[in-house]
Amino acid sequence: MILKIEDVSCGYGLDPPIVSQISMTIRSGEIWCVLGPNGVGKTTLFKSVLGFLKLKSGRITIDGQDIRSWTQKKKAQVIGYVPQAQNNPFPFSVKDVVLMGRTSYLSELGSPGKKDVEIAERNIHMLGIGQLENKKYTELSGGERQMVLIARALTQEPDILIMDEPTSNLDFGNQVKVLKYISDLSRRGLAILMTSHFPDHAFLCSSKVALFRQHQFVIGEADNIVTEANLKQAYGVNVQIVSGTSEQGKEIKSCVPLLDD
Ligand SMILES: Nc1ncnc2c1ncn2[C@@H]1O[C@H](COP(=O)(O)OP(=O)(O)OP(=O)(O)O)[C@@H](O)[C@H]1O
Repeated sequence: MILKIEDVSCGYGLDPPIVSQISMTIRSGEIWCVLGPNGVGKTTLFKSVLGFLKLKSGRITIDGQDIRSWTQKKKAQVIGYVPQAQNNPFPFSVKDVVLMGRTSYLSELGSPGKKDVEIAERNIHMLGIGQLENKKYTELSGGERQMVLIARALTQEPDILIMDEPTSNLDFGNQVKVLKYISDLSRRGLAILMTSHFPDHAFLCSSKVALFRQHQFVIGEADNIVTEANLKQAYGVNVQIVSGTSEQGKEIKSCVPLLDD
């Protein structure tokens, strides 16, 4: 599976584009981490890929097919989306929210069958949120909601997973767990496109990176893009990239912010 974002410009209404002429090719098994300061257009790009926003120019294809011609149902069977944790006004149970991931597989008046329930429960348990299954979504903490939304997207059994800040609201342990799931999912063949406010996440997932700077972006392997100079340009702060070797002999890298000028 190849998702191609070709020369895409996107934004809102008649206003000038927020993101201009971006091109990315995302293949099965790859993790792409989109980095950049607040308000630079990361979510806008994702909304455009998902078809929530009309492109101003360019095109988006999956295996050569322009996805503008796809129905929402077909798109939902191929692309799973984890939005930033939301408030849901309806007090659905966690199990029901996760089961909603099966909607695109049901007929118009159909209800989920045994297989749908099994898939939902498998994901609930894989993400370690079994104890929340019968709780109301509206009564969960922000981090718990985030885990439920990830389980719902996995229940779509997509080929591509688009995740908008999947680790926001999560405690340190759950952040690491989610990054590990993301790496596992990519090894199972999913293509993953995610945003993060932590450049370290790109190192941890050995990912490809699109780093947005105001009206510009740089794209490539994490090692080449997550550099002190690029981070300074994007975020206006000084950082030092430090590297070492883990106990298992793996090279590890991290961005350390420098608080002095
Ligand atoms: N519905 C909208 N109509 C008009 N402008 C919008 C709309 N939604 C967002 N914007 C503007 O688009 C720009 C990019 O917003 P976007 O949410 O894509 O940024 P982001 O990089 O995802 O930010 P963050 O890291 O803070 O989540 C911002 O200037 C924002 O004000």
